[in-house]
Amino acid sequence: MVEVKTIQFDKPVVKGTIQVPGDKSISHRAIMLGSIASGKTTVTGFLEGEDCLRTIDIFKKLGVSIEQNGTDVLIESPGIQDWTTPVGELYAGNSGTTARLLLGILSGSSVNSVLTGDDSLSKRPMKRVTIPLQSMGASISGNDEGDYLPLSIKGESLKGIDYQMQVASAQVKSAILFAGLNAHGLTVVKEFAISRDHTERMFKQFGANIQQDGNVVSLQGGQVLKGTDVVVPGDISSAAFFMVAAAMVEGSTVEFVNVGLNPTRTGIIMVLEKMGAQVEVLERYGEKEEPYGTIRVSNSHLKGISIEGDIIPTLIDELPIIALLATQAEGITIIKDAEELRVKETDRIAAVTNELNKLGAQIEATDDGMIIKGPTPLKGAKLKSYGDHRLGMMAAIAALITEGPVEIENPSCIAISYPNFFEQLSDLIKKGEDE
Ligand SMILES: O=C(O)C1=C[C@@H](OP(=O)(O)O)[C@@H](O)[C@H](O)C1
Ligand SMILES: C=C(OP(=O)(O)O)C(=O)O
Repeated sequence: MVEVKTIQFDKPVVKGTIQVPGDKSISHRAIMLGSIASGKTTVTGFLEGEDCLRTIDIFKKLGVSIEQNGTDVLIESPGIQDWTTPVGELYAGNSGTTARLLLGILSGSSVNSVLTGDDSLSKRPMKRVTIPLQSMGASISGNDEGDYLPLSIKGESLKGIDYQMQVASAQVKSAILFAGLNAHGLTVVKEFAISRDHTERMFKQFGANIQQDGNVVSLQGGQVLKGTDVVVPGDISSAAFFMVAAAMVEGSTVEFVNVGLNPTRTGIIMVLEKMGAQVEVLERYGEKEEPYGTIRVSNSHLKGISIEGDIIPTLIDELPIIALLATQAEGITIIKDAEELRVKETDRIAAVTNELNKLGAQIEATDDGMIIKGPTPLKGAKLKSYGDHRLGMMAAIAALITEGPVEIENPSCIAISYPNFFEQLSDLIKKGEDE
């Protein structure tokens, strides 16, 4: 039976201060690097989302001791050279980041393993990482020339690579950098548009020598990492749902504390400002490692804009919720150069267009994005999540402005990245009612 959650509000306003859960990309990398390094690593602010829990399970199977207690994690590892061959398959669940980064890590390890995933992940392309990894000497095999999970990986001695990226993807860049860490010689990755740089920043935190020069990242192989203490800021991609709620619902203001402000992730702030929402960055810390701070977003008149080019990788996961925002902006919003949306947990161009149009939105899907006409009043309807957490949250936030209830099919997928989403939504609405 399909699980359905019905959401209905009566003229809601969102108000208050929230701390969103830890950043998903940074949480994955903290577990990965803490497991590659030898010695003790602590992680605070870890995201207890299903994707990151899958990453922990995998490293436990490789012989790393990981104790997770809520958002605190203690890792004690013998180091990548002394991992043990896992019993059974390594299951990455729904998580593209887990699968792709692990392909890079496992290729240069000394263990043999089989990586699997759920139905959605088993349809997502892996060749983008297996091709560069194979040219570094990786031994990866599977169906369709290794394009899809399950994939078998035989740990090998790798050699460095000079690689020009074909897609703007931090997962591809990171997989190559992880492999490069355990390879002989120099690895160079050249991007055409800069994608999130959490891997590069965290390599430095673990004592690696890695150079970033504009779009070019390089590192010498054979570096040995040492355990350290990692603090994970709040996930701006999770905050984005309530930023959009605050920007779009009349009378609303929300303050986000301890939220990540890494410039490779803050495209959403630029978009909100350009559309006319009020956005203030109140505090900023941690420039050396991962920048974070406090932001306040308030509602005001919104206008349509064009979103394309180099900004796309800095807001790629926010495009579903930005599409909802655009339905409330005056004029046309054009999203281009975002063909990567077609290979996420679901085809997010098709899914966003289908679902928001059921509410009365006027969105036309294009090959690489969407054209959204606004403002359109939205009505209630039954929406599919497609098992995609970002689609599920988009549907819930839409319910703040629909005339009539929104029913969400399979809402539990939201726990993939934002386990306490509905609690935080209720808190903000309650604060709005109280004021
Ligand atoms: O490296 C990462 O942590 C991520 C990179 C992005 O994917 P791509 O690298 O496929 O663009 C993003 O969509 C994903 O949610 C997380
Ligand atoms: C695309 C996403 O994640 P992943 O690629 O790790 O599954 C996401 O979180 O929106």
